[in-house]
Amino acid sequence: MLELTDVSKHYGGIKAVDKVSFKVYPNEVVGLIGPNGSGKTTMMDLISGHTPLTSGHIVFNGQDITRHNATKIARAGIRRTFQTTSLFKDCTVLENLSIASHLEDKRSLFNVTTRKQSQLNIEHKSLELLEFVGIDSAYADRSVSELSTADQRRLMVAMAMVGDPAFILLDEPSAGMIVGERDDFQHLLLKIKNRGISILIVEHHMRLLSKICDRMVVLNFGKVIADDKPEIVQRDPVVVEAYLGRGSAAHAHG
Ligand SMILES: Nc1ncnc2c1ncn2[C@@H]1O[C@H](COP(=O)(O)OP(=O)(O)OP(=O)(O)O)[C@@H](O)[C@H]1O
Repeated sequence: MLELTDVSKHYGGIKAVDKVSFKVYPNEVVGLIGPNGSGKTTMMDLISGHTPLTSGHIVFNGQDITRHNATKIARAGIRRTFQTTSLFKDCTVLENLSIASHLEDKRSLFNVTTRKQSQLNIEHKSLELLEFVGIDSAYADRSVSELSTADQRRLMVAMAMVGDPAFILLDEPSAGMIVGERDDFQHLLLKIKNRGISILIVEHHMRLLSKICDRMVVLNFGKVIADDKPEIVQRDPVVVEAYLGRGSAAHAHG
């Protein structure tokens, strides 16, 4: 489904991502892990088209998307979450979803005859999405700033799901959640997988990852040092050494 071949990103002399190759198969959940500064965020930016590659190739569903910009990649069916700071905090929950929907379907913004119908459809779909991600519909017309951190994270996921993507990239989606919230969130991620959506997730919480991932790809200094099932990766001496060597154990955030 997604195939990366020798993908590199250099910033001057820094090889943030260095000849990375891996695949994500349909309906797979893959964790992208590694110590701080190992290239995870850069990798997400490259796949989603927010940063151009220095070299290499990315193919999605048979289509070469290497030189596509972020909008074109989103249209091809790859969406991502950002940090919660990218939410419009003074707007309502529904308004945030509506903005994401209008960006998805620009015709609904500019074509007056379809705008009204589109708005109704968007509202209907947005309410469905809210229910799917587990945000109480009572919050639909409340300001985003009234949501808990966990619900803001769920809203980010809902926004990434607008337009029924085939693939979503999640960047530290459980950051700021407490243990019980993280367990509930884990169920949401499995529900997304059960919808047939593939997921590439950057996340520090190993316990969450090992419960939801089919596979983990480990980066260190921009290179892939392991690509295997979670239970194998977590016992891999090269992986353990990479984390310990940078002073943050792989199990530190369990
Ligand atoms: N815009 C940039 N300009 C210069 N160097 C950059 C830039 N973006 C990232 N880097 C460097 O590339 C390397 C990889 O950074 P990146 O943020 O992708 O790592 P990460 O694994 O996501 O780290 P963290 O876990 O701390 O978020 C780091 O050495 C970083 O300093």
